[in-house]
Amino acid sequence: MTTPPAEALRALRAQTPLVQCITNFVAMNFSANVLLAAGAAPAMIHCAEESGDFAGVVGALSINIGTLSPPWVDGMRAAIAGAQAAHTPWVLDPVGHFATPYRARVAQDLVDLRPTIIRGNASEILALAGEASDGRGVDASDPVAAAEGAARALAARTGGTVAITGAVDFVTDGARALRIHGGHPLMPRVTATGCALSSLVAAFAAVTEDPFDAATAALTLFAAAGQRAGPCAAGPGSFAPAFLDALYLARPEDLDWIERHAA
Ligand SMILES: Nc1ncnc2c1ncn2[C@@H]1O[C@H](COP(=O)(O)OP(=O)(O)O)[C@@H](O)[C@H]1O
Ligand SMILES: Cc1ncsc1CCOP(=O)(O)O
Ligand SMILES: [Mg+2]
Repeated sequence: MTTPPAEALRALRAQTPLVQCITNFVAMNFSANVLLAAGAAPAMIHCAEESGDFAGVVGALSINIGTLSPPWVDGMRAAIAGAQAAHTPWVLDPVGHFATPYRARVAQDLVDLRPTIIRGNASEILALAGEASDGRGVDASDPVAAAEGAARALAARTGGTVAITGAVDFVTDGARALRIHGGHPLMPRVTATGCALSSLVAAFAAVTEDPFDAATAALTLFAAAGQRAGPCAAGPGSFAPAFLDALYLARPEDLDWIERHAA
């Protein structure tokens, strides 16, 4: 690892990277708040008339297919072209892509554009690699361990980094792989937590050389913040603000205490 998570968080806070998020209607507000709390600058700019131009000036781009429609796909494609022309990293969150044939097709087309990083839950990563999954909607129905081979296969196919999240997260770039512990069981009980994480992965990709380090840093910060916020919350309603506070209060050295193991 060239940039440890603590150093990546220092860089994020020092540089406040501008992150373009083309995300779903559910996740927009929470994702923007997560980026602001962590120390990045979000901008939700999605229409095809401007998304490509904006992608040329941001630090990173986050693409999320949660609430798809054809005009939004046009905006995504324009933004990805703009990012690629500027050598800007981009992240794909393939939210519930297996739910319908349209969504699955769009997800596979976006994978073919070789995202710098893909971040999804275990059901999404299994299905994206063409393996059987128990997924129905946007939440995971499979354990992370069952999807590790799928993540490695996707990393080989795209040449990028792939992260699977769940009780224990997994990240690989095909050559290296890590498991990251921490977090809290209330995290999947707040909608758009994973979507917001994907945008935070993009924020870290803007300030680190290596996409594997960027994904690791974002997952580690979420693990630390979830672990801190969980005991302060009575349930999902009070967890969400406590989690934003924990992202804001996280010190770089706190990330050194999150358990990570080579896989
Ligand atoms: N049971 C759990 N225990 C601890 N952390 C979890 C658990 N489930 C999910 N998380 C964390 O919640 C965040 C969102 O992951 P996940 O729920 O898998 O995404 P999605 O919302 O896309 O399904 C990640 O940081 C992940 O580590
Ligand atoms: C509920 C829902 N429906 C379409 S997108 C979305 C949000 C999914 O968020 P996450 O993938 O972070 O759970
Ligand atoms: Mg998700």
